[in-house]
Parts: sequence; C-alpha cells; structure tokens
Amino acid sequence: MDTKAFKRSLQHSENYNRKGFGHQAEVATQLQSEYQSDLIQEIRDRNYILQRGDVTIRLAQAFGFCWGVERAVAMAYETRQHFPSERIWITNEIIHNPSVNQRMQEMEVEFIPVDAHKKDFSVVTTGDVVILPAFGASVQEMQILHDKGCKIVDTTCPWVSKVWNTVEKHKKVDYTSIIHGKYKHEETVATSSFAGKYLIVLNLSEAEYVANYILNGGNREEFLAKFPKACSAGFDPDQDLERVGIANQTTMLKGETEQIGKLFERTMMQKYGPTELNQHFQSFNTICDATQERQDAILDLVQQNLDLMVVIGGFNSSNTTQLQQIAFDRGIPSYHIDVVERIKSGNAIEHRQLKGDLVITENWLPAGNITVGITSGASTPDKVVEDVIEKIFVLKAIATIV
Ligand SMILES: C/C(=C\COP(=O)(O)OP(=O)(O)O)CO
Ligand code: SF4
Repeated sequence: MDTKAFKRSLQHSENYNRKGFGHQAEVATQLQSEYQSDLIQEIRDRNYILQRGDVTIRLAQAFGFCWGVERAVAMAYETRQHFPSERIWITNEIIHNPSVNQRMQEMEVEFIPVDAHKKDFSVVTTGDVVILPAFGASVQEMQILHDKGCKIVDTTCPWVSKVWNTVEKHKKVDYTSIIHGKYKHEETVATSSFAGKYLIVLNLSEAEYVANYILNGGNREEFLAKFPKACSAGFDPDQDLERVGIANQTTMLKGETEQIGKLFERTMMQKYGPTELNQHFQSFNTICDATQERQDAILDLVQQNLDLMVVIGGFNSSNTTQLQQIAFDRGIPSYHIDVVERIKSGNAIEHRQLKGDLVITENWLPAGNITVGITSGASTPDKVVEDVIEKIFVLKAIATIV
C-alpha cells in the first residue's frame, strides 16, 4: 500500500478530524476538575519541595501529563460532547493510565472487541465515531475504518506522526528502519506499519547483536529466531542491513536511543568507510521533548539525598517504566505504582518491578524524618500524584502518634 498517499487522502476526507470540534473551553474546565490538583500546584510554586511533619516531598521538575496526552484526552472529551448520542469506539487505550481509561468507559467510549488476539472491526458500522488514541493506529486499521465510512477522530500525538514521517523517508530511499522500541507497543505497531523494511530492537544489547551481524555476518536462522515478531515480512538480514535509518518509539530511554544511533553510525562507517557513510546510514532525532524533560528531571532528582522514590503511572506505560529504571539504576528504593490503592495500611506497598511482576514490600516507609522523591509518567494525572502524597503524609502522621 502507498501509505503516504493513503494518509494524505484520509486527511482530506470529510470524515476525518484531527483538530477537535471547538469545545475546548468547556472541556478544559472538566479536565481541570477531574485531573488537576491544587496541592501539586502548591508544590510546584514552592520550588518542588513540600515539608509536612517528618516528611519532605521532592517532586521532579518535570513530570505528569505531557502536551500530547493533554491534547489527546481533551480531543476524546470533545468528541463525546460533539457526538452526544452516536456510538463512539476507540481502537486502544487512549493513553496508558487506568484512571483516564476508566473515565473513557464511563463516557461510553467503547474498545473494539478483541477475539483470539485480533480486533473485531465488524462491530463498527458506517456513521459510528472512532477515536484513534495518542499512540496512533496502524495504517491497516485506519484503512478499515475509512472504508467503513466511520467518522475518524485522530488524536495521534504530532511527535508520534513525526516518527512515521521518518520511517516514510527511510522507505523512500529503500533504507531499513531500525526502530528502538517494543514491538508489541501500540505506538511501535503503528510506526512499523508505515515503514518499508524494518527491524525493532528493544535495547542496546539487541542493537549490538545486529551491529555485529552487519560487520561479521553470522547465523541467519539464529538472527531471524531472535527477532521473529520484530521485523518486516520476508526480512533478510543478509540483504536488508546494507542501508539503515534510525527511528524510535518516542518514550524509550533517550540515552539508549542516542547510543543505538551512534552504534549504527560507527558500524556503517567501519564497514563502508567515512566517505560512503551517507549512502548507508540516516538518523533524524525522533526522541520527544516530553520524554527528554521527564528523564532529565529524574536524573536531577536522584542526585538529591532521597530515602526512597515513588514513580506513579500505568503499569503498561513505557515512559513511566523508563523513569523507574533510572531510579533503580541509581540504587534508590523506588516503588512504581499506578493508583493510590497500591499503598496499603500497615506500612505495605504493592508495586511493579521492572520485569513486570507485582510484589508487596512491607515497612517501605522508614521511621523518623524522610525525604521522598516523587515523579509521574507523561500519562499520569496530577490528581493521582496528589492522592499518593496525601496518603504518605497520613501514614507517617499515624506512625508518629503510635
Ligand atoms: C501516548 C504516548 C505517551 C504517553 O504516555 P503513555 O504512558 O500513555 O504511553 P507510553 O509511555 O508510550 O507507554 C506515546 O508517546
Ligand atoms: S510522550 Fe511525547 S510523543 Fe508521547 S504523547 Fe507525550 S509529547 Fe507525544
């Protein structure tokens, strides 16, 4: 499929909207009351520090809703206002936050049902409204919906679309896109659908394996077995790694994306020589600003003298997990939770470990004066962060009385 031409024609269709419906003001008030927090504003105004009793809270200087998330959630709310009685679908979670997705369901924005790992679009009929989430959707899904004559409300973050444009550029000059990302993640699924040949690498170690294959060759079957779902159909590592371009899922560890880019640049330089580099390697910066800011802010925060950290965000939120990774790498006791209910009475907390398992840690709040570092992912409402901070204050106050 000519994905570029399809996207252009979709964007000109009268059934397609990516600008909202002019209800920004009403929706802004609603979002403010549902997701914003006076306490968090107060902490921001106090230079990101708040002390109460024997607890000092230190907030990261950048955290919480990013611009792309605010925009997507606002557009979803506007869509409900604009189509009060139409059936509204969404192709995936609007963003990776349980509280916000819960609100979508309360507003009767329905998920496309999934049957045996496949979405069943037969439920969608002409005239239905379908929201594409902040991560976007694959070009194949967009085509199905367009062909059905649905009204498509596209909330894809422009930073994500920028990555799609990048892989389109690779495709145009017959370069293979090396995408730093998670092959199952909605954003990467969408990005790879716009790519020609592609290979998705999760981390530097996978990238090193590929770079080594480029330089020294290796076992083709072993290569393909290592990336069974993370490459384009018919991918051949012996043919398709002669010209590569770099792209990423916008919420990966920015330092790692940079290292991967440099690794492939060095590899191609070594293989083809500096004068030929431009015929074999392309790189455009596709790390989004919000990801950069939140990761830079936690890198600053972990320099402080912290007793522990709480990282707040959906368990399937990639950018939140990267924040937890940074705290973990620093050796600070850090707890990734998604909702305040993970903090139990009796000084116990249920939290997600980096590998994904949920564990309960007892006695997580030390006695006496403590400094707690707090950050939250780009999809976490401030209200949830407020609830967590208030709960810590209460628990510590109770502990002091007892
Ligand atoms: C929508 C979006 C980022 C917002 O945070 P999310 O937590 O929703 O998503 P992600 O970190 O990618 O798992 C895609 O860049
Ligand atoms: S994290 Fe970046 S790419 Fe993702 S929604 Fe936010 S601004 Fe957009």
